[in-house]
Amino acid sequence: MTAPEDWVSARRAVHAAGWRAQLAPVTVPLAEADGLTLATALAPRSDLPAFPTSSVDGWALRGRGPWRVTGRVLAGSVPAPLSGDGVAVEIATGAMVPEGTEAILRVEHSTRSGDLVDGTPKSEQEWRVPGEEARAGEPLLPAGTPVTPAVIGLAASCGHDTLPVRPAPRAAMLVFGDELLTAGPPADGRIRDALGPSIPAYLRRLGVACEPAAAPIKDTLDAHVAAVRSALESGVDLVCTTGGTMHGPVDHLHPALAELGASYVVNTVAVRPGFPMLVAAVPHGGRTRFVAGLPGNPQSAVVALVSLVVPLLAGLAGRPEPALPRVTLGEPVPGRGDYTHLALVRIDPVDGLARPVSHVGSAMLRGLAGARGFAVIPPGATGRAGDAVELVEVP
Ligand SMILES: Nc1nc2c(c(=O)[nH]1)N[C@H]1C(S)=C(S)[C@@H](COP(=O)(O)OP(=O)(O)OC[C@H]3O[C@@H](n4cnc5c(N)ncnc54)[C@H](O)[C@@H]3O)O[C@H]1N2
Ligand code: MOO
Repeated sequence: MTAPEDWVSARRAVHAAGWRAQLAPVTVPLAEADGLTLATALAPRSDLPAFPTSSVDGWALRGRGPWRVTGRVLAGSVPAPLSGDGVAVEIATGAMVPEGTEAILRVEHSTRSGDLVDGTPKSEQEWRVPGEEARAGEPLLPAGTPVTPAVIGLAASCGHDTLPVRPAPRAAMLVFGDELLTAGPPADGRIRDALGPSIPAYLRRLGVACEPAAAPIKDTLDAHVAAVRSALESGVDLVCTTGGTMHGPVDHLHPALAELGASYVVNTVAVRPGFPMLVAAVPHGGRTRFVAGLPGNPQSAVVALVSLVVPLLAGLAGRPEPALPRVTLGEPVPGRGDYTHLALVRIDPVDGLARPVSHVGSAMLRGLAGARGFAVIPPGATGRAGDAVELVEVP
């Protein structure tokens, strides 16, 4: 058996492998870009704003008052210049400021009698100058930025109709284990498949297109090889499997990977729970695809998902390695010797501190269902109340 890899370097290794196999960019309409990743830097097509733009409803003025009203400029049109001193045009918020404007007087600060308007404009400028927010061509967001509704809005205001993005990775889910039931209560030595319905749901939250798992794959080497091969042939970038990562009598994942010509990116990680996790690269159809082997114990499978699959997906999408937020522990959390301990915690809504949850055995999902994420206790360390530690969030 191979020596388990340090958790931090395992995450770095899978991210780097994903990065080398980045998905080819595609161009999509803005409305279809949410959740994808910018493939190039986002830059405005014009200055922002593109023209001097009034910030208020009021009067554009030239010279000294009172001013004679000569017209009106609404948003969406190009106004004539203010032609002489002592003139005003009525102006709407968002309208282009006429050339020659020296001040804008807010409507609520003005008095009007007949065709004359008077008042004292504020000393600060009441319009936005071209390029105040950004210059044409100025990089605003780098390639690798996740597209959010805010990014879509910014791209639209920059004048883009489409965006070059890395597409959503596609995944297939395979569940191994003859003991698994897909309906009804556990009994007679058989248990419910908890991962076939949940792992694809996590993957979808991570922006991955993934169908729910079909029936569990039979516990034979031939069935494992055939299932992984047919998933790869369906064109997915990633095959997630659960179970069979150890070396028991019906654990066939490692021999199946050997038969498929896969090479390990990471094979077992020094983390508790979940250490038998792995990611392997499989050359298929002229490019690298990946198999993520998640352990069969359900909480361990989720640990493997957040430990390895999340950074792999970031790499495939051309995103940086995920940075982990920090939380402050409200209670001690033991370390796990030479291994990293991923300890399920909830965030106390009253004091904001991270506190361990109960029912956290690797075969259990009860603790996970009420937790925000896993507090990271590094090898050799112990978490004390008051310590700031990294948090791996549950998607
Ligand atoms: N001799 C040793 N045995 C085991 C060790 C070890 O160090 N030495 N490690 C244990 C640990 S830790 C884990 S984790 C598991 C990993 O095992 P596999 O990935 O090979 O998974 P299986 O043996 O197939 O299943 C383990 C366990 O999980 C249940 N399971 C599997 N799939 C599902 C599912 N979809 N939904 C719910 N539960 C599932 C399965 O019934 C087993 O109880 O190995 C330990 N053994
Ligand atoms: O490490 Mo196993 O993955 O504890 O359940």
